[in-house]
Amino acid sequence: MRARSGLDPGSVWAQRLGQLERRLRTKEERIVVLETENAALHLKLAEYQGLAGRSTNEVLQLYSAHGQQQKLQRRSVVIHLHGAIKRLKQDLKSLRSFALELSKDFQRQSKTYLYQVLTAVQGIQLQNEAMQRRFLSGVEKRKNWVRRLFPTLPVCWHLRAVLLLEKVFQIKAFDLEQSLQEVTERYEKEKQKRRALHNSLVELRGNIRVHCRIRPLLPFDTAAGHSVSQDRQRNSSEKVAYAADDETVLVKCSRPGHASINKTFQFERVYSPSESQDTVFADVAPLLTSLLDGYNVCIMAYGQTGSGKTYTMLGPQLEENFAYSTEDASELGIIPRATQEVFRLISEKPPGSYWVEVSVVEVYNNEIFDLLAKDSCGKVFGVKRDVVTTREGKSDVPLLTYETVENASEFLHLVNKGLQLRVRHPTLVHAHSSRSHLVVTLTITTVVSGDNFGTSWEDEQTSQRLNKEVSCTFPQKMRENKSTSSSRASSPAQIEATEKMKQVKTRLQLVDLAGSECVGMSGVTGAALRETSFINRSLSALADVLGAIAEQRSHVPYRNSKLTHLLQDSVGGDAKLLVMLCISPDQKYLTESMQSLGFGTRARQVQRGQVKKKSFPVPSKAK
Ligand SMILES: Nc1ncnc2c1ncn2[C@@H]1O[C@H](COP(=O)(O)OP(=O)(O)OP(=O)(O)O)[C@@H](O)[C@H]1O
Repeated sequence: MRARSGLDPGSVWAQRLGQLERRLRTKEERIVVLETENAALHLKLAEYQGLAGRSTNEVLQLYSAHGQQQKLQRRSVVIHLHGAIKRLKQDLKSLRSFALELSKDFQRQSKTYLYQVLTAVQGIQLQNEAMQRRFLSGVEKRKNWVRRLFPTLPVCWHLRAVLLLEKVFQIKAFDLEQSLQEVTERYEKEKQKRRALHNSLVELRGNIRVHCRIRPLLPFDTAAGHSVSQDRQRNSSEKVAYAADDETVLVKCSRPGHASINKTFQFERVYSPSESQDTVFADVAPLLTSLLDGYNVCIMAYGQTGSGKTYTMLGPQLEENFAYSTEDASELGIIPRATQEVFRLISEKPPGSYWVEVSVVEVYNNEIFDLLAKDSCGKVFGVKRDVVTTREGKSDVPLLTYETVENASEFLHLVNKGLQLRVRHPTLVHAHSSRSHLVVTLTITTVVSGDNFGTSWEDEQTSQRLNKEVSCTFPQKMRENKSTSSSRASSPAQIEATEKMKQVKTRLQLVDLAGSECVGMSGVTGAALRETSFINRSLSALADVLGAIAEQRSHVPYRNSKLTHLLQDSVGGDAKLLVMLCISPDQKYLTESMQSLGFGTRARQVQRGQVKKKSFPVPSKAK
């Protein structure tokens, strides 16, 4: 090999080895450099990891600080809200006590005023009497005096001088009479102011208004056979209940062998026997304005059998068919008058925006009967229905007949037809005693288009525009379709209408309760006795419901009777409720009258909270 290349193989290998050693050294150096770089990178990595760790901690700290801050903020908001609620409650409490104080103050003041006025009136009357006495004796004295002073004066001049003095006294008497009139006027004004304040207090508290009507003594009070109870039997009637003034009933309670005690009961209004149906209705009419303003209203007559409930609610009955007489308009009761008034008020509104439906129901022996339901021939006959509670917690009578009426006479015609089916039965107390509770309901639907809901509807121009819209879009068939039922909400006409319009329904319930009665007095037996027991039970269920509301119990036993279940919404605070207590003035019915007066007094104490107004749709202005 050396011979061919001329090189020593040992030196070639040495060279090769040297080369490899150099390359190895270079590599080793490179490794050292890379290791150094690696170490430096490791250091940097550790540094960044440290930094990242610190940042995470910081972030966590920040998170927890933020959470705490949020918690603190929430807590402070909650504390703030709690404080605000507490303050509001306190404000409400003080407002209530202020209102109570105000009413007490007002009652005190009115009592003082009343006392002052009465003393003034009495004083003036006494003065008048004394003056008259003095005047008469004075005339004589003056005549003598004139005679003595002017003995020479002719006798005809004596009289002239006396007449002159008389004139002076007449002027004085006239002055006194005028001041009496002024005082009386002031008293009347104060009374009106007090009544207005009392009414607003009643509104605020949601109190039940109670009016009491004392009927006159009637021939049947003394008629033989009308009093059967041995100890109560009297040949002549004796009046024991009086209207002391227009807010006070005075009852003379006497028992044989005991001194008589006078008891007084205060109500929002007390009617004496001489007060007419006109006067009674005049006090009820403002509630009907509320009805069209969006409040539900319920007027209910309560009292002993024969005390004048049906007379007050409907008017005098016709003997032959139990309908009520419409011949003498001045004798009409609250139900026909209220309907006339509702239609009068509606006639002042834009035409077509309201419509009225009627239902007539009687609660007899704890069963509900639809008095407007018709058979296949179109004849009305009472069909049994049931009362249920809807998902919203309201009471409803499924399949109940509602008839659309367009004027008061249509309504009267319908109600009279229904009334002929009402159960009556002669008792010893009352020859045409109603044996069922009658509930006449007027549902008023207000139709307005637009999306905005407000609380009033007064803008005349928009009302007129609305009127056009309503008459264009409100299907005629809806009004032509006279007979409907509570399931009518799904009728195609209604669906079509509700898409374009809003409807608000308000309800006027007019209730003629069956009379509470003492079995001994009414002398009922058999089926009539069963009726009496149902009547008395349902009336005591009504008293229980009022008691539960008054005591603000969590459970109100509406379902204990069909009557209370049916009237649940009105009695429970959904409506302005007026109880018209009817009482007989006769001694014979003293126990029953006292029971009714007690019921009225308890009803007055019920505070149901302010009655809510249904919000009326207000048309949107810009379209
Ligand atoms: N204020 C009044 N003026 C004149 N008559 C009256 C008055 N109140 C009632 N009456 C008469 O008294 C009688 C009994 O009245 P009404 O039928 O209204 O009693 P009621 O309370 O409805 O009795 P019931 O509960 O038994 O049906 C009737 O003949 C009625 O005309």
